[in-house]
Amino acid sequence: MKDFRLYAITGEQFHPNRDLIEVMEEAILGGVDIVQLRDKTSGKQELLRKARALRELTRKHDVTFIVNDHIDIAMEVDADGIHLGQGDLPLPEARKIVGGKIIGISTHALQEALLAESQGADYIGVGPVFRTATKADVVDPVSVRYVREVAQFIKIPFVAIGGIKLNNVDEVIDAGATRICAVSEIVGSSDVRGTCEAFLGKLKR
Ligand SMILES: Cc1ncc(COP(=O)(O)OP(=O)(O)O)c(N)n1
Ligand SMILES: Cc1nc(C(=O)O)sc1CCOP(=O)(O)O
Ligand SMILES: [Mg+2]
Repeated sequence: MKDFRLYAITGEQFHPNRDLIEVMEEAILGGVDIVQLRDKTSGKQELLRKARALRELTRKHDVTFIVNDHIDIAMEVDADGIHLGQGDLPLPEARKIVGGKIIGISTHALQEALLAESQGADYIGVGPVFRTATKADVVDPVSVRYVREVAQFIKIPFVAIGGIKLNNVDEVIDAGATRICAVSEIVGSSDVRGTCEAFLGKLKR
């Protein structure tokens, strides 16, 4: 997969008065390399509509597009990949369906990270680093200690996620993260583009 530094996930509850595509385009203009469609409430038809619109947007800007959870939607819109959690379809089975598309796997402990790496994940999510209200069924924060462990033992790309804000990202970078993912801090910002640029400024230092 193309390398990346800043990964933005959709979260429409954080911008109730703004259009999804407009917000994600601002994030892309701010330098986001990957956009993930994550939507826990829409039905399949609505999801498909959003996925098609985001696929068109990400193609226009040559940005990677990942669909969370729904392999069928990812295949239908020709997304670049899929993100799967520990409770989703196991990676080997997902690989049979998606072929060479990107597979990202959520991990919350080194054992999960090592397994995902050995099974051929293209990247892993590492979190939740801090407490977050964005994900209802999230596990307890893993802290920057887990980021440090992954930086030491895992060779595939990893992205830190969970409660990451402009005012705590330095801690995550100091622990060894070179790729950051955020939902609320990016899409809930009154200056989406500026927030992305500020994250990237910190990642480049
Ligand atoms: C980049 C990234 N990392 C982790 C997650 C969380 O995925 P999952 O554990 O499947 O939980 P849900 O997002 O489905 O609630 C993610 N989506 N993206
Ligand atoms: C979707 C998701 N997955 C997590 C994990 O740890 O796997 S934390 C999370 C929510 C991240 O949202 P915010 O940036 O608003 O805290
Ligand atoms: Mg999931």
